[in-house]
Amino acid sequence: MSSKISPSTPASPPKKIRVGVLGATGTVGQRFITLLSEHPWFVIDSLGASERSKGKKYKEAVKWKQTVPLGGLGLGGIGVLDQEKTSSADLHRDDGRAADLIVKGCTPEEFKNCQIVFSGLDAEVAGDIESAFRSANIPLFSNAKNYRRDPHVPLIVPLVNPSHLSIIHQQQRLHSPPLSKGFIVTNANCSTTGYVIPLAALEKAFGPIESVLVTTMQAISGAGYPGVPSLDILGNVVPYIGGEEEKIEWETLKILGGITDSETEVDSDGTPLKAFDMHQGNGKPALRVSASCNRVPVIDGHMECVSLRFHRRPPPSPQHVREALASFTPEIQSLGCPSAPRKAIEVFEEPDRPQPRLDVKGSHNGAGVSVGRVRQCQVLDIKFVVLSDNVSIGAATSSIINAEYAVLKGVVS
Ligand SMILES: NC(=O)C1=CN([C@@H]2O[C@H](COP(=O)(O)OP(=O)(O)OC[C@H]3O[C@@H](n4cnc5c(N)ncnc54)[C@H](OP(=O)(O)O)[C@@H]3O)[C@@H](O)[C@H]2O)C=CC1
Ligand SMILES: N[C@@H](CC(=O)OP(=O)(O)O)C(=O)O
Repeated sequence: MSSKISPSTPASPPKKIRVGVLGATGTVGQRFITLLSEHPWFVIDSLGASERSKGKKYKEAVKWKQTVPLGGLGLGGIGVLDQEKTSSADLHRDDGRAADLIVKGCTPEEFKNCQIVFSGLDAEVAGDIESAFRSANIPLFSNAKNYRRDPHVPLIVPLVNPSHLSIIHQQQRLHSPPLSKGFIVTNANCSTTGYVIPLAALEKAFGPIESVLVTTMQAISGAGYPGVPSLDILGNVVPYIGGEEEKIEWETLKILGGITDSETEVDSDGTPLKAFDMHQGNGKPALRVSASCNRVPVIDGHMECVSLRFHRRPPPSPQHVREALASFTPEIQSLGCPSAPRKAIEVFEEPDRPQPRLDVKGSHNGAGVSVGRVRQCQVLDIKFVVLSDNVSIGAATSSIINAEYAVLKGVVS
């Protein structure tokens, strides 16, 4: 894989960086606020949402559903930038917090002080808004599905494929007019994110995986707020989430694949453009994925039952798989991204763990995943269950780590 972003680039401590959040009042937006309020580098400058919220104080616009009280945010960390002060010299520990910021609309002009913008926008509106931010040369890290399939936009699960960030140089060059700073980076679907982390660990240890069957049990918070009607989900399981199975099946290939020279697209000077190989490069077997998605009456935490077959024969034993999962160390940890989990994959030995209510935060504060029940599969090779916090590593935490990685790689300044 070619990359202008060297994996060996040393981390250097960044200065404070002004950030904005689009969709700040939503489920993902609220998690952004919670995490950013304690962030060592990022300082919240601007919050945006719909016309319903615009012009109100954040605390009046939002239906706050986080377990940390809104009024208590930022007290342990750097806090929020005072809206009246705009020069970088004024960045300081907060004396007015996110709760009191006035919610803005979602135009680049209203976020012009931000060096990075995070998006937790509804996919119905994310497309045009996010591309306007890119065109205005504002780096944008999105949770929405709109640009995940774009051939020049990286789809990054930070514990798996942060090096895909290298494609943004091409994204900037091909934009009309070419961009000096703006780009879009997307995260994956929350169910994709949860289960590709153990898949990546296993491919790293044992080589390519050939086929995967995944059955999800997805939390209600995955559908945003107010989400699934209580009469549909209480005491029930809904065996359908529109578009979800297709997203998991397709996104997995882009994330676990590499970047190669395109066979069809060339630059203006005739050199091949870079393209995602969809897990088919370098003699890898094509990976086949079949997903079945269910909504279950759980508030937070997507559980996924995974069965897989390795390319190599004989396959690794369940004990070797457990060891490979437990020792998986993603690049974001060694690079020093502050929001990287201390442990990427927590492996449970107890036969009835992990469970959403007990383990959704794990020992990794929702920034890693928990795996249990690793055992032999009589049809494929190995099966296990994985639990991930769909709003943290499945959404806001992934975006934040992606941005930290971009800062450490010198792509955002
Ligand atoms: N929830 C999850 O676990 C995950 C969600 N995602 C994706 O993240 C994104 C956000 O999801 P989630 O937080 O759950 O959704 P919510 O429905 O909870 O929040 C949506 C946000 O978008 C804002 N919004 C809606 N319409 C407009 C508009 N016309 N202009 C500007 N802002 C608007 C809302 O503002 P207002 O309050 O003013 O209406 C709100 O802040 C979606 O794209 C979703 O698919 C991805 C992974 C996981
Ligand atoms: N559809 C997911 C959450 C989500 O919004 O996914 P996406 O960003 O891929 O549309 C869920 O319901 O749990």
